[in-house]
Amino acid sequence: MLELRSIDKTFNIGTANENKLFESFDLTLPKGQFVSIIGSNGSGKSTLLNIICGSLREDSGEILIDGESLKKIPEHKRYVKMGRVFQDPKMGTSPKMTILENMSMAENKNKSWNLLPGVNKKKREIYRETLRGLGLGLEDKLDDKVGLLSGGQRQALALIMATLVPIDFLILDEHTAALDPKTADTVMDITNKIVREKNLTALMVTHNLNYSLDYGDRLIMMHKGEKIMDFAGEEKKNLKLDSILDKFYEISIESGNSL
Ligand SMILES: Nc1ncnc2c1ncn2[C@@H]1O[C@H](COP(=O)(O)OP(=O)(O)OP(=O)(O)O)[C@@H](O)[C@H]1O
Repeated sequence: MLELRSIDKTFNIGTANENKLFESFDLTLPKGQFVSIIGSNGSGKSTLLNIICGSLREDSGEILIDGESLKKIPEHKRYVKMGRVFQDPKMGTSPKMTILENMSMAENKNKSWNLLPGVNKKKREIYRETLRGLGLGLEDKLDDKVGLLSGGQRQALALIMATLVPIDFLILDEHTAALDPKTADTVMDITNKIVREKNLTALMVTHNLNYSLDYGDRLIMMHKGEKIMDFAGEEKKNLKLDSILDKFYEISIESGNSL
């Protein structure tokens, strides 16, 4: 279980640009829950993910995993249990290395470089099988440089790489936003399959309202650092686009964005 208790975060404290984003922000994610987060621009979605991963520090409050505080755990150590996929497909993979080398690197992310094992034939077959499951033909490109892949292929590989070691949490930061609609749908299906098969606790920030409805078991809408909608279980299942669209439209206008 992941818990955020009473998180405060203010940017640019003491300046003319002071921006109090989170005040006593609470969030509890039970194990295996797949949560979609939508919201207005600047509502704090990315900041929330950054605080959980440790790339940004909260001013006060506590983050706990299974009751243990992450206060003293730096970002790189949090990634032992967490995988993260970013909006830019280039972020999660290394373009000059082959698919095989990228996967091997991902699988050994918690080991030091001088202890890395070579990729033997058996491992190659395991990687090939894992890639076959994506249905993108990547299993025949193991020795191709990742820089040659399309954005969608690269994002699917980033997902595989983020979940190659046994993690508990998957953090998805608008990971389909840079893809064309058809490829985004494919990557979403792959995401769902991985989250469910591995029983991951997943937090997905998305600007795609349909994805927030079609996938996951909880939907949170954020505005100005607060959860203004939070539906789970049957309530979430029965949600219709119309019932979130009006609210989304209202907060988007309030934040100065058009839809
Ligand atoms: N490192 C930072 N320094 C100063 N202000 C920041 C920083 N990171 C975020 N902010 C501010 O915090 C607020 C929330 O930003 P955040 O990126 O979390 O919003 P978001 O909901 O992810 O927005 P979007 O949908 O546009 O990506 C914004 O006002 C932003 O300017």
